[in-house]
Amino acid sequence: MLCRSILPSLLLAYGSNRMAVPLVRRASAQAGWPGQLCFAVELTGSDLVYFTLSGSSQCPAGSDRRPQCFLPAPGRCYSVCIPAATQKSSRVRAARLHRHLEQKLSQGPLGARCKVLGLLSCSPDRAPEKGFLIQDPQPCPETERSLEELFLDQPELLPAPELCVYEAGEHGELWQSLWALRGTGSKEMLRRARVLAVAEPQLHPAVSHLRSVAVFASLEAACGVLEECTSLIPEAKAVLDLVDKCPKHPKKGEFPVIVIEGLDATGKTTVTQSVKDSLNACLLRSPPACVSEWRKTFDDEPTLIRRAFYALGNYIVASEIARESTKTPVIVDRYWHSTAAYAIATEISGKLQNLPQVHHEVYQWPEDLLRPDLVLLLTVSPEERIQRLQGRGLERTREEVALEANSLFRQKYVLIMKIILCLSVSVLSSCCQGENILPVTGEAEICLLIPEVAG
Ligand SMILES: Nc1ncnc2c1ncn2[C@@H]1O[C@H](COP(=O)(O)OP(=O)(O)OP(=O)(O)O)[C@@H](O)[C@H]1O
Ligand SMILES: Nc1ccn([C@H]2C[C@H](O)[C@@H](COP(=O)(O)O)O2)c(=O)n1
Repeated sequence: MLCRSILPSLLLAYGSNRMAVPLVRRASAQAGWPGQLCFAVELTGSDLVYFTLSGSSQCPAGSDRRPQCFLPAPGRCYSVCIPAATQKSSRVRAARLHRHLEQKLSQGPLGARCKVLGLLSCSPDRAPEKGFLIQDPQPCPETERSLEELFLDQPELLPAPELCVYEAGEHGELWQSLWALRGTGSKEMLRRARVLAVAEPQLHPAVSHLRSVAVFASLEAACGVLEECTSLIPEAKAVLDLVDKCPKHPKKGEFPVIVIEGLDATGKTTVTQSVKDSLNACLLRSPPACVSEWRKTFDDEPTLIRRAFYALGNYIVASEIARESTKTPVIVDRYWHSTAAYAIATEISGKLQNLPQVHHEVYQWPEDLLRPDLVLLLTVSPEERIQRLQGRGLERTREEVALEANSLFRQKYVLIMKIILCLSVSVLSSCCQGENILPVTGEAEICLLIPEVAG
């Protein structure tokens, strides 16, 4: 099968980074840290650069080159990580803090002076921590001061905000100093470590936590996230109330349920409308109309919350599908496939090979979600898609803008979609069938995918 040959085997345990580990754990972690840390920095264009830290001034051959994410002199770099949530209840706050800092770092003179790259720090004993690598090409004391003020202003950066400063040593080697910021201008250096380049690991660091932050395996998992948000986002309570009103295990009726999937502007609205008319079917969409007024709110939230919202939208649609499919055929514009594909493609940066292995649990259909009978994946060439988008001129989500700019993202979306669909189908025919439904301009492909288990 296509996807099996494309995706390499991805296995490798990650090491320990204690950069933002609470102080109580620091002493013991420090004793064992050399060679066990792993940081991944996302360069513009989606390439990832990996580095580790060493307490020793000696370093293994080949590891002393400056990782590409660090600027040559006179440039100076800084980094900060959001501490991994130690309890489930703090993951929402950690995710929102990350989003808040991301916005702050891009604003004002700091944003104008510096370039901010995404950073992920990994440890075997906790979820990866998200953070930022801040590149200051023309080092200016104001940058460090602004960063300190910004991080001190975040009560959630407990027990004390920590800032890493990267500096070149006498022989051109790179050092990281970890500073605990104490307020009123005082700070304490916790350690100084050598920065060492490491080879790209086989497993992308975000893969291990996809299930807990982006692709939820059950209704309960997605509800758990929004329950933690109710005091911060009033709309979360409204969504949960709607979910509560849905039947617990909705079953499909005797009429067929057809899902139409595809990137934006591939023709979903046009095709769903046309199929609806020809089959005299009921047309539904995910997210459903009853939550669409809150979409903007959740689209502005970090991945954890946003994906939980879309996941719950699918469960609400499932109860609508169950009801309508007892009366007529049902056509659904997007469903869980889109929720998973957008989430995985966004979280897993870099090349296609970084995607989780074909049999990874993240591609598995949630056990408690009603399955469709048939899925159509619409694809068009990137050129045709852009032409259609321009012709339409509607407002697009940030994700959709990123999609347009990033052809790798689009390829990932289609590959993930095909993996999800291939894993759950018994019959696959992929061909140009556009003329049977509509006259097609440009290149178009429709994959007909019939799930193995319907019901
Ligand atoms: N088969 C087709 N041939 C040519 N143009 C088409 C075809 N299908 C749709 N279009 C045009 O492409 C544009 C996008 O179509 P449509 O709105 O159906 O896509 P969509 O997948 O629903 O997009 P979105 O998910 O962003 O709402 C529209 O202007 C539509 O008229
Ligand atoms: N079931 C769904 C439907 C939509 N999304 C997300 C993914 C994109 O950001 C955006 C696309 O929606 P559209 O332009 O088709 O309205 O919404 C999702 O995650 N799950």
